[in-house]
Amino acid sequence: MMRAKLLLADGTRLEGEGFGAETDTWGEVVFNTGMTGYQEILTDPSYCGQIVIMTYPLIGNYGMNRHDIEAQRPFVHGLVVREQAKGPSNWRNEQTLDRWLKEYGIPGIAGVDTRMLTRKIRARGTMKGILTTGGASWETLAERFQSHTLMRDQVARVSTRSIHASPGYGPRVVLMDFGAKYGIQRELTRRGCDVVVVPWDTSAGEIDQLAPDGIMLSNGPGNPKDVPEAIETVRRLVEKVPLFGICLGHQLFALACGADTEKMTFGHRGSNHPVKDLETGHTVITSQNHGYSVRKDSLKGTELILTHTALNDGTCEGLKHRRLPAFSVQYHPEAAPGPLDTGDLFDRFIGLMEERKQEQEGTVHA
Ligand SMILES: NC(=O)CC[C@H](N)C(=O)O
Repeated sequence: MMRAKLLLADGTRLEGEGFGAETDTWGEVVFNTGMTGYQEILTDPSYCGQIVIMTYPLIGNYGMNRHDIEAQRPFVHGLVVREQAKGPSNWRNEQTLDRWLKEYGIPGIAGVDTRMLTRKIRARGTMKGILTTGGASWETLAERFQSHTLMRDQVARVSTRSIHASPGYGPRVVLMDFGAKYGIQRELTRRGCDVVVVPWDTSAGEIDQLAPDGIMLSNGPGNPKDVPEAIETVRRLVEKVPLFGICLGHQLFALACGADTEKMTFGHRGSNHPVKDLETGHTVITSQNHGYSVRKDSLKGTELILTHTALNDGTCEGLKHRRLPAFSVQYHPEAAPGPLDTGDLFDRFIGLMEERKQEQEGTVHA
């Protein structure tokens, strides 16, 4: 049996059973409370640079398949579980979690007290960690720990390298890919949108030339302030066409409109986060994965209106522009994994694009 070690910034040392690839990794250690959806979580590019603890105690029980992926390959750095299911059973199962992780060079540790780890992170905040399945001693690990700094260029690592299209009969949406989950494109495409996916650093001028009816800002890893070029691009685009931002996209929209973001202690990661829609008074259950949030007190003096808040901690979960057809949410309406309570936001976006088209046509014919 392969042994594994996990060392955290606060000195916590845990030994367990290694699985996945035989290697070393480091990253920001975060936890996800989803009971299912580990395959979508592992392939969500927003986890680039992070080691994920799954709080649900049995992971891998329905195996892995070719369909439930949210990106072409995983960018997550490591996985921590209480128990790894070695004999998955499901009609869609194609291979074990262990084999899948090996294929992508990602190490995992099992048999550790994930509840204790989660409580620690809840109290002290997320922290740097280093994980090895390669047999390194604690001393070597501690040395390697010092030499690693947390990543800051994740968006450039995970974004598409070239423009590609998924044609449709509906409005043309330029999807700025900061590490987009497939789910976002899937939701747009199944509503007929003509989607053009562009790299994260595509300029406003280049995007203009694609004649978009709307701009979709995707989710993505890291601190939104690490991609100032994108904030500038959003600032220019928001004046021109309807815009919808999700997660990192929401944070970039807020920064572009003059608001501020901050790092949260341990963030929100899971499939059951209650959010209050301040306009309808309804509570929706949402899928989330974020470690930064828009500061509510920074909205003053901007043209942004707070539309959603998290019921657990009151943080900002949604915004809209006072004057322009632009809005954003911190949670994931595309779910994958998670509840589909808020998929209608994609319809709202399409509605804004159609309204604008009609207005423009009205002006032409008048
Ligand atoms: N899923 C996301 O887009 C996450 C946004 C950002 N990286 C955060 O952690 O807050």
